[in-house]
Amino acid sequence: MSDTAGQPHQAKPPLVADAHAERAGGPNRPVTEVAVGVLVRPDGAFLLTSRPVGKAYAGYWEFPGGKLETGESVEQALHRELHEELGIAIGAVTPWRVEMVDYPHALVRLHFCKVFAWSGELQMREAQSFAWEQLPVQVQPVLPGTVPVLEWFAAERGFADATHTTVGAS
Ligand SMILES: Nc1nc2c([nH]c(=O)n2[C@@H]2O[C@H](COP(=O)(O)OP(=O)(O)OP(=O)(O)O)[C@@H](O)[C@H]2O)c(=O)[nH]1
Repeated sequence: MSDTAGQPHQAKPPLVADAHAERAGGPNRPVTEVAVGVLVRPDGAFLLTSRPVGKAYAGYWEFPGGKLETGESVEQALHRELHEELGIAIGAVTPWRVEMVDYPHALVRLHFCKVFAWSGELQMREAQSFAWEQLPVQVQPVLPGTVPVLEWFAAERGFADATHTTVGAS
């Protein structure tokens, strides 16, 4: 999408949740808590899915997940969301990083968790697309809130090149 007004502001650094983060979009702006699952296969490939039609940033690639419901923990939300969206039952959840992203439509706190074990075949229950990716990722466009995760992977893996293709770049 070429609408720069729709681009989010990303808090920098540190990209962690703290009391100051609530002020990024105004003193009373509510924070939406989001659980995000980074499924990693034994060969190191990670799962990206495209945002379904009808949601903000439809067609952008992200890690699967969604908003916490009232009373849910991040882990509970992740189990529910990945079952709802992908039809899988996930095993242990390993918390990784927390990041605030200030979108025009929402101020979100993303709880990224790695998941190494799951059961069931992947089913795209929201008619999304999916791709198992290595760096650099081949799909585009990548959701702004997803880009830092690719950089964390790059740091972990000693990958020094561009992690993804920027929309509009040749
Ligand atoms: N699932 C997911 N959401 C992300 C990522 N990065 C990121 O900024 N977000 C943002 O986090 C929020 C998650 O909302 P969502 O629409 O996926 O959640 P949901 O499935 O509960 O949505 P719904 O209530 O419309 O059904 C969106 O504002 C989305 O832009 C990511 O990697 N995965």
